[in-house]
Amino acid sequence: MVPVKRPATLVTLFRFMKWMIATDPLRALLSMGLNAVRGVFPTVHVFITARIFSEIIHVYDGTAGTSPLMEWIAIWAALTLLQQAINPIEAIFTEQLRQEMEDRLLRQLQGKAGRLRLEAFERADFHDLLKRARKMAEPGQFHNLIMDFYNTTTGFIRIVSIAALIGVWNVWLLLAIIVVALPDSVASFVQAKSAFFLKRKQTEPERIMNYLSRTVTSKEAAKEVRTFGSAPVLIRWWDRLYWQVADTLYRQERSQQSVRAGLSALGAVGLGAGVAWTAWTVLRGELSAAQFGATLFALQTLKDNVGRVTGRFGYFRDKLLCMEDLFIYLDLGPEEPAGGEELARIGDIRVENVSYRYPTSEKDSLTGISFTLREGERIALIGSNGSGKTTLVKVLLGLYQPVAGSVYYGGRDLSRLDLKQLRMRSAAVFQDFIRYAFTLRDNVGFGKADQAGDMQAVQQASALGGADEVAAGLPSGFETPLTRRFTGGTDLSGGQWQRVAISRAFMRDAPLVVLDEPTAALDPKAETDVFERFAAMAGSRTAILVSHRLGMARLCDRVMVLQDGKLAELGTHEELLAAGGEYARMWGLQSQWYK
Ligand SMILES: Nc1ncnc2c1ncn2[C@@H]1O[C@H](COP(=O)(O)OP(=O)(O)OP(=O)(O)O)[C@@H](O)[C@H]1O
Repeated sequence: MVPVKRPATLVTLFRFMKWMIATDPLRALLSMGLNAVRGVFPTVHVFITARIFSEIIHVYDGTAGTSPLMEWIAIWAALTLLQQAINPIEAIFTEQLRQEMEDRLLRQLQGKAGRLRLEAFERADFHDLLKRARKMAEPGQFHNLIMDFYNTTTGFIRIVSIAALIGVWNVWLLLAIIVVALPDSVASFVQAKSAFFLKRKQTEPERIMNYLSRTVTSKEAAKEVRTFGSAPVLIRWWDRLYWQVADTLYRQERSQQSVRAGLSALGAVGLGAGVAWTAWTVLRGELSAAQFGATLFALQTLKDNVGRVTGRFGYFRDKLLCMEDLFIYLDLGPEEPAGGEELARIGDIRVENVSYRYPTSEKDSLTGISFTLREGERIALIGSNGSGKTTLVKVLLGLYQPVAGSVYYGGRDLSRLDLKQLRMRSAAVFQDFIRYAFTLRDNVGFGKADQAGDMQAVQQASALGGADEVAAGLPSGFETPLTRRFTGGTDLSGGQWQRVAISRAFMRDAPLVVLDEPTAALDPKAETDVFERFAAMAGSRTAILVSHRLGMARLCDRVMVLQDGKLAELGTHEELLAAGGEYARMWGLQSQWYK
């Protein structure tokens, strides 16, 4: 899914510039234009300096008056003033542009994650790409990218214009400089690319290292890590990976620096030879003393700029390749379709011969499942661990696309429906629901984002889901942050969190409700409460309840039993007990504990 072939760096550079201009055309063009002007300033300075030298010599040997000299000095002063004036203006435009671009980029990055099909998140190469793409979102990265872009392009303009000036004075000298400077520049270009790809290969080990480090330091893992004494082992693994990555990068740095040192020395020797040769042309009377002085000045400026630009270009190229990852990420598909057929009501849910296989799996997790869930019906989904209950629920909600078969809502194919409308008409509590590090009010309110701040709606949902009792025990009630990471915050027990998650689902008056193991962490009283609320749901609501507690299944209109990804049984509690199949066996097993 993540493309193996990457675009050429030049393509990315043009895309980056196009993207920059699209963000804010006026500021982008002004900022680029002012930077280009800054690029030619040193060459104009060298040229004027040469003219000043020349006029001084004319005044000295009496072949001209002082007026031309004074004119060139005035031009030099005006140019210096202009340069000083442009710098702050350019800096202001560039900073505004940077902020707009950063904001746009982060919005695109996050928006994309929300649009991609969920299957993308199942793949390791996707997570590698995402980690690299998110690098651009780290503080300072984007600022550095723009600075490196301008430093490289301005430096490049500087080099080309000074080289052109030297070429006008002495074309052989220019050719000699190109021959000497080229290997170093090409080496830097090639090395930056190979350094990037080597670093890129370290993405997965780095993700493992981050995971290990988080496990050792996170609050969630602390108790288990201590109880089992696993910290030393995890730290040892982390350390081994750290040195594996560090050693690879060190060896590459060492070999690249040796090559560069050799090429730089060659460049210095070449420059020395160029100077000696220029001096020789002066002695032969082919070049004036003023031009010699100016050529030396131009040579030094050129050398400084080549060194600076090759260094900067290395950084810029590195960032540009990160930007390339970001563009690859933004181009990724498939996305969930926007729009589609309208879904005015949920209707009967018909599942026809549905199979599903996870992208990285060798085997189907669901095979040939067919059934119809009538509108307003409550169905219990039962089955042993790994039998496919959660997968089926995700396929029904359009989160995963079946590899075969179809799901119909009120006779309409789910694959053609407007998923936004389905989401508006459904509510789900998953086993691994999100525990937002925000207030209790937000944690419940996020069940209906546009009403998250509506306290009355939050209180109503909390009364239904049981979060009202949680609020009563908190220091600032609904305004208490549910995390110890922030001041005044607190944490909840597993059962209390579950009430919060259930209340969140109650925020929407959804005609389709999915509860995936909603009571696993609840105490018997709370569990009974949820059962009763579930049972009392309006008859028009379709409900799917995934549970290992068969007592709960009794409250449902029908029970569906999954076995190894296949539909094994479907019927009422009584029918399935009478059939004496898997459900009857499980019921017998569970009820014996209560005898
Ligand atoms: N992300 C995944 N990638 C590959 N295989 C998966 C993934 N998630 C689940 N599976 C596999 O799909 C099958 C069904 O898993 P699923 O989570 O739907 O079972 P379940 O009935 O909900 O289990 P449980 O009762 O333990 O929650 C299992 O064999 C599981 O290993």
